[in-house]
Amino acid sequence: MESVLRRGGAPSCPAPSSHILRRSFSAESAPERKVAVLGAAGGIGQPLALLMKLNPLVSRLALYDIAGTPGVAADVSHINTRAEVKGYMAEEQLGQALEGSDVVIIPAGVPRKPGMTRDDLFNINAGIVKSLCTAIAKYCPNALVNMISNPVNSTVPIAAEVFKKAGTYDEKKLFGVTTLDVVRAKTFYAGKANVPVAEVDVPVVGGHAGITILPLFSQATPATNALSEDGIKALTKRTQDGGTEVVEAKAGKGSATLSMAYAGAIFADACLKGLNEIPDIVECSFVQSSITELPFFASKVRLGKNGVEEVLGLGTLSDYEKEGLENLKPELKASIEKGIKFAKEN
Ligand SMILES: NC(=O)C1=CN([C@@H]2O[C@H](COP(=O)(O)OP(=O)(O)OC[C@H]3O[C@@H](n4cnc5c(N)ncnc54)[C@H](O)[C@@H]3O)[C@@H](O)[C@H]2O)C=CC1
Ligand SMILES: O=C([O-])CC(=O)C(=O)O
Repeated sequence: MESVLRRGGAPSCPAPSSHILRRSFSAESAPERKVAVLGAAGGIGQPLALLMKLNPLVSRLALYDIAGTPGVAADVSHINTRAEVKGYMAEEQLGQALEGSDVVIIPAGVPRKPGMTRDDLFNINAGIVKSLCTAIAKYCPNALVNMISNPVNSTVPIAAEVFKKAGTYDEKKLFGVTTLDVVRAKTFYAGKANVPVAEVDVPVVGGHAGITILPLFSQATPATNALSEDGIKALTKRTQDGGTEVVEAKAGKGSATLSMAYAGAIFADACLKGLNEIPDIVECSFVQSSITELPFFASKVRLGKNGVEEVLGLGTLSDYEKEGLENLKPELKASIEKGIKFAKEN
């Protein structure tokens, strides 16, 4: 996606007419790829199922949830695109849903209500993620896992521990989806810098909660002098609070679903392109990392046929960003350790 935006094109995903896709494969000649969505009947799951059905790189789409998937699958399956859609409901069908998957996307779990932090979701979502990852280790240990369920700063370390215990862990194949932070940073920056949003790129690093979300506006392109120091601080805060902005606007009816489905579809599309060996696919993601002293960190990642091909460094940071980086480390470290501890003890 980023490579598309750098060339000034419109987002390539999920529009089937993407010039990138046209250049590389027709829908018919693209390799067979199975994508599973776990939590497919939820607020994110349903529009994400729709967007994945529109993606010509997907040949099979498995929609799994504890309830409601027959209806979602029947509905989405009538769309006249390549992917063959099947719905799977309840735990006894989880294995079938996962078997043969190349990419597993996990938006299963409870969302926030006003006044809650993402960490307040830990008690419920940690167990859900643990049991789903146990099944992934059994039924599709080689799949790329796109973790959406919050708190991402903890659920990704939980997944890593589950896979380690099962002996299937491959750090190249586990991703925390932080694309929505990038989507927001791009939108908010374009509005303030008065540049065409389709041309904007902004890396967002760190984690996916509050101050752990660190947009690097000093590296934003196209560059602008339209932003004062205070303007950048305000943009940073809005990006960090983007999720809360939606939670409050929805007033008890959940958190971001439509923009998250869009972001999740962009990230899954990037994973599929990487698997299909399309060059120069770079997205920000929360992955195992050695670019800071923390074991997991979000930064730009180059995607390839095995998942992560390269974790890219942070580049040059402004003083404000350097300060933000130091400030986020204690919280991010604690969230990572909380996830690891949970997985080890449960
Ligand atoms: N990474 C990110 O940027 C974002 C993450 N999220 C997170 O995504 C998660 C889902 O959010 P929504 O879709 O709005 O929630 P939702 O409540 O609308 O949907 C969640 C779905 O998960 C299903 N589910 C629960 N337990 C399950 C299990 N064991 N196996 C399979 N499915 C199960 C539910 O039946 C439901 O259909 C939340 O944790 C939320 O915080 C939300 C927005 C952005
Ligand atoms: O804020 C939330 O709870 C959901 C989320 O992660 C986001 O929208 O970034």
